[in-house]
Amino acid sequence: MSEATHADVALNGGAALTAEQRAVVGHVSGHARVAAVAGAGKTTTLVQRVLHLLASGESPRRLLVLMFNRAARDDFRDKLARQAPAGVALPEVRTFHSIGHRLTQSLTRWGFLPPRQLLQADWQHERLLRQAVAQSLAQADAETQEGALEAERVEAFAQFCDLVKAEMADPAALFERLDYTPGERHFIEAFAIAESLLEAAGSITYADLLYRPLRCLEAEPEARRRVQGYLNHVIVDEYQDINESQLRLLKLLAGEQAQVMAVGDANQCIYEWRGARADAMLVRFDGLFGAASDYPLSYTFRHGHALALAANHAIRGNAQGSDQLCLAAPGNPQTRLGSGVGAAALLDELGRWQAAGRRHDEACVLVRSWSLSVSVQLQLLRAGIPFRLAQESRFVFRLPLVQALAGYLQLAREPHRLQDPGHLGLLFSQPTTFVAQERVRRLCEALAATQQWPRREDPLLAGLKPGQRRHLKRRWQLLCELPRLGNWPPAKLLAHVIEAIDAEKVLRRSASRREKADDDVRLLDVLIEQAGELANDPDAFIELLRNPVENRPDGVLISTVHGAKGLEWPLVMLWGLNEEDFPHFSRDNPLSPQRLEEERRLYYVAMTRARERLLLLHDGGEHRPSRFLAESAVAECERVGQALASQSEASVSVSEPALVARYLERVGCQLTLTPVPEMATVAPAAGWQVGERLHHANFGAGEVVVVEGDPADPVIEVRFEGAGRRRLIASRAPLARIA
Ligand SMILES: Nc1ncnc2c1ncn2[C@@H]1O[C@H](COP(=O)(O)OP(=O)(O)OP(=O)(O)O)[C@@H](O)[C@H]1O
Repeated sequence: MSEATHADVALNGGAALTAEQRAVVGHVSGHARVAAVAGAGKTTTLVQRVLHLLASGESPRRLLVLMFNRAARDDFRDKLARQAPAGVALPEVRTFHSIGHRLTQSLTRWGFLPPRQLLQADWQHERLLRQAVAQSLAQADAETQEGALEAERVEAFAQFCDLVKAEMADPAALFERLDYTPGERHFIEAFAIAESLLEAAGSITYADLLYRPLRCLEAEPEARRRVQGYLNHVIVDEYQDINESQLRLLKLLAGEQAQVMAVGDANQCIYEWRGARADAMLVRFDGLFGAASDYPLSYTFRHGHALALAANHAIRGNAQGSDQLCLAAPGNPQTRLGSGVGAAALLDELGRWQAAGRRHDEACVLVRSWSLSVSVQLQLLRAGIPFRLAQESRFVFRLPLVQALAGYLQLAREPHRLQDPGHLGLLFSQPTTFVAQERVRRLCEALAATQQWPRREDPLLAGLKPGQRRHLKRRWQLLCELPRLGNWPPAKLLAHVIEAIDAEKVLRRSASRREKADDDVRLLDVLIEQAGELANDPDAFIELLRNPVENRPDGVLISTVHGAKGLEWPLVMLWGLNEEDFPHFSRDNPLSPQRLEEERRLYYVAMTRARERLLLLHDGGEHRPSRFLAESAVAECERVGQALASQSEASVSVSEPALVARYLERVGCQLTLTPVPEMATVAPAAGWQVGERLHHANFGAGEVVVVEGDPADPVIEVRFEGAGRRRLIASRAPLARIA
């Protein structure tokens, strides 16, 4: 295809490929790396690349396109089929797992692998894992065994096994590298046992679809010989997030002959915890495949200048990553940026959205982790706004811990529940008492019938460790106390329950990963906060927690940032921008420089999901606003965006003039920029004077008009140039003094 023909390729809406896109399509020979910002029209470009190769005489059988997941694969297949001339044979578009599946079949047919069946049902897989855990702890005491067989910990073991396979790692080395607690040491041996059990049963897991053929191919030169040499071109999407086993499979399939085109964005690598490597695009590619031609796709077709600029500000704090600028293409919507505090700001935004004639299902609330969504869910429920969850099991009332906490409150209001064995069973199982379920069930039946704690020698308690007995008895004492506390406000009651059962300690002990423990503990905080907002009405709170709502297809979507990969919405509200929540860290789980960079990439992915409106929200609670808010200079970028849209001649003050100037030059626009006046890097909380000038990360420049309250921790009122008057707790706000 000639240059002129590429330029003429009509896209949806009659647009033509950009020069950068055309360069990718027409890449001549050798390996290629395509660095594509979010929303750069990768699919459009790669479809044209495939058509170009076919038109140049390449056989479709010698071409393979590898996509990250099934949804992306289906989208690519559809677009390719629609754009291809009628009757043209098309190449295969596959996911890594489907390639693995087919290789498994071939290797089995050729006799390199013994035949095995994929475990179809989850329960079969779970049963096998439980067996492996039990065998690995055969010598341990009953308490340890029972704790290790709790559903969550078996699930964590399942993830460990998958990760060993995804990373082609030695289980012991992986265990050391990742943040597992000493109570999980049995994972290493249990992995080996699970492998033997799978072999004996003639079964494989989903992860084996890649792991088994890959191990076979790496060990058997003859098997390798039979699968290599067929391909001339392999195109791989989302290259930044592929893991070690996928990478090795790619290397094997490509062999010495195929040209690899890796497409991705180093700044969007968000699956390090699943085996992806942040340096895959930039450093490791050369090591694996040799020299490559580099192509940028710098223009996004998703959002406007303000958001592109804010995203560029946000990601520049990362040392590891690409310094590619994300540029807004000329016809994009003029995305408006805003920031706010608390659920009221979120509800107001949705109200305005609806009043402007827009639909709820055009909006998405993104959270760093599911526990943060709980307050949003409860607020939307109270406000009667329909919503849906990307994972239905995350509905607040379906979380076992939430059901149990509602159950404790309910017992306080309805004492007869002390005679209900089912209700007692719920309260004895969440949070865990580290005792086997069957035994808890028998104990609850006896307690419901007798209302008495069994005597020391009672068979119901036989064989229990002193620690287990203590846990159980303390729980029963709390349950007997609750009916007397029925008039307490729900927040106080919840706090009392949580303290009496030592919930934080129990949750930390029972979770396999520190991050999971943080999430559970955060859930407790969020629930107490929410209970506090409902003041003195325990019944209303119980009812809210037990609300049988279902996903509403016409509702606002709530998703984690990971779940939003590759997606976009007209309105995106990013909730939970608080230090410790996003970036996520805690005392037990501190933020290493590497983890901070991964959190920042996750934030970058989150903000670049919006098309027309992005609202960044911190919850106004005890955690300070996230550093990412300040880093993305939202107010400044919004002002630059507005100045560009109105072609204003006035100067705009920005704190990173070099970055903004570089951006403007790249998009061919002009503005007069003035640097924000000299600022102290960090403003101390105290010592504010009326009349002082300051800079707020979100609201921009302003002047202090009132100082009141505790002089060591004052509340100040500020008149902002662009954001009106605001009252702020000085110690919690992202402020800098203007010298
Ligand atoms: N050169 C172009 N001019 C105008 N619009 C374009 C161009 N290239 C792509 N687009 C538009 O950008 C949008 C996203 O494109 P596409 O579906 O190809 O990208 P994607 O692969 O889904 O997105 P991403 O780049 O985020 O992975 C589509 O609406 C597409 O029509």
